[in-house]
Amino acid sequence: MNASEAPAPLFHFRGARLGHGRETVFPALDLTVRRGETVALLGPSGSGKSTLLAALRRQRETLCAWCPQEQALVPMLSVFHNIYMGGLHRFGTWRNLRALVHPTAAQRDSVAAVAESLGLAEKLFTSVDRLSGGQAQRTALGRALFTERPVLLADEPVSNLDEHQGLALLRDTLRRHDSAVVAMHDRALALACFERVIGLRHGETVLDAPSASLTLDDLDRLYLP
Ligand SMILES: Nc1ncnc2c1ncn2[C@@H]1O[C@H](COP(=O)(O)OP(=O)(O)OP(=O)(O)O)[C@@H](O)[C@H]1O
Repeated sequence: MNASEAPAPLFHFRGARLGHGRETVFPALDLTVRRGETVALLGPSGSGKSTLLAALRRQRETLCAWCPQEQALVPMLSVFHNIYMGGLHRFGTWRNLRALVHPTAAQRDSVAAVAESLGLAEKLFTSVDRLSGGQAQRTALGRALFTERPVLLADEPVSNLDEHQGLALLRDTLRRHDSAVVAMHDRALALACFERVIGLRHGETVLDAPSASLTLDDLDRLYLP
């Protein structure tokens, strides 16, 4: 494929400074992610993964299903309500209020289908403060899925799940989006599920390669002191 045939950039930074207020995390970031790509973001704690994800979201907010690390679920509300909240933008205020207080069968079914795909069918009307860490994490993933947006941006979305469940849910979630950038620490999962791996260290991109060309040892080197 020559440059003129490549899909248009979905995200693009050229010499961008990214940070928090006056604190700079990336002094001069160069990065392009194209539509259709699935990208794993790896790097030691504090290397800038969450900072970069937030900046990607700001570039294309209306296209992005967002699954942040801190989850921000409403603990006193049920799995149903928390997942439904991912879709608030799709409907009008009145319909949303009714759905949250007294959902129709169709509204219940559409959320139940997402919950079921995440193994949460039994917990649909359990409040989030009564879930395990992994169940809460799956609820946050459900809320992102219910946005029905094509680009997944997720920050360690399966870190509380066991290896097998994490792999299955991540694969299923990626299948439901046409592009994705996902921050994670699990190197094997990154190689198994994503086409491209970007490695960060101290606010710099120190690795950017197709996952098929990488080994676990290559990724381990990102974490050396
Ligand atoms: N809200 C904030 N205000 C100020 N500085 C912040 C804020 N959030 C993160 N930082 C700083 O930005 C830098 C990068 O943090 P970031 O959360 O992006 O790293 P990370 O790679 O996602 O880490 P982790 O793997 O621990 O989640 C760190 O030095 C951190 O202290």
